[in-house]
Amino acid sequence: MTALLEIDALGVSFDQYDRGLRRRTVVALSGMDLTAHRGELVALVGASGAGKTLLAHAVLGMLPPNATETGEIRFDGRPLDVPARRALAGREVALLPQSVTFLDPVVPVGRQVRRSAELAGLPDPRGAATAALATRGLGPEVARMHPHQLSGGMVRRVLAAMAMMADPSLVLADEPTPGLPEEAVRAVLADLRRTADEGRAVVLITHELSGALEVADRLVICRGGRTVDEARPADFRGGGPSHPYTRALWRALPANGFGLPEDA
Ligand SMILES: Nc1ncnc2c1ncn2[C@@H]1O[C@H](COP(=O)(O)OP(=O)(O)OP(=O)(O)O)[C@@H](O)[C@H]1O
Ligand code: NI
Repeated sequence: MTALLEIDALGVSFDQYDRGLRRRTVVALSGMDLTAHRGELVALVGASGAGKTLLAHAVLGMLPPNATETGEIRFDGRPLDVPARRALAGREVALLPQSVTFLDPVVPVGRQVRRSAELAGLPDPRGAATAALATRGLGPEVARMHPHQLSGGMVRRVLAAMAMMADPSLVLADEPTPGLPEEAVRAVLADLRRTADEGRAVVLITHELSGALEVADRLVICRGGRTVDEARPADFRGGGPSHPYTRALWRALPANGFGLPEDA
């Protein structure tokens, strides 16, 4: 079956001008490969700066104007140019953003969720917003709150309500768990697993290998702007993964009793 999302040798570089107004090119991505099928949860794992967010932004057609892209992104077998990606974004393709700054600090939560429902073209945005919050255990009192009044876990649930509003078939979740208490981390990961089990393709962007190993069907490991390995959770049992970088990430897990790779 054709993968819903196919990213083939994605490269991204940025044109920058230094003080002498000399142009230089900074290569950020140089060979990212990733596929995700319907019903599948794929974890994109890599350290900070590896290029995970850029990959998500490329899929949504959100790269800044000074970015140059190479490679190909296909959706349901069809190559997507930037306008086609923007047409899918917020509808067929949803981003669960990395940052809470995605929410407007001065607008009540309910109104922001309603706005997503309007953008998704739903006939009753107000009702849809209330229902989306309610299914995530957030009542009308939360709708009246401002973002700073929410806990980290509640913010994630509000962002999820907004991202899922249009019933997307592909969900890109960018670092949805850092800073959350253990229980909230579990809830977010379980929610993403359920999202995939309902028939959507989910890409979980994370630098936390342990969480990825619990819920992912497949892991794509990236480093320095390129994909270096692909593995399944089963590959991490027994002697562990064979690729040296994946192995270093795995050995750094507290459960394995080893230090961070830098300490070695
Ligand atoms: N607009 C930009 N101009 C120049 N370089 C950029 C730009 N945006 C990102 N980069 C660079 O691209 C690289 C990848 O960034 P990206 O945000 O995708 O990393 P990441 O894997 O998401 O990291 P993190 O885990 O910290 O979120 C970084 O080295 C970053 O500095
Ligand atoms: Ni990021």
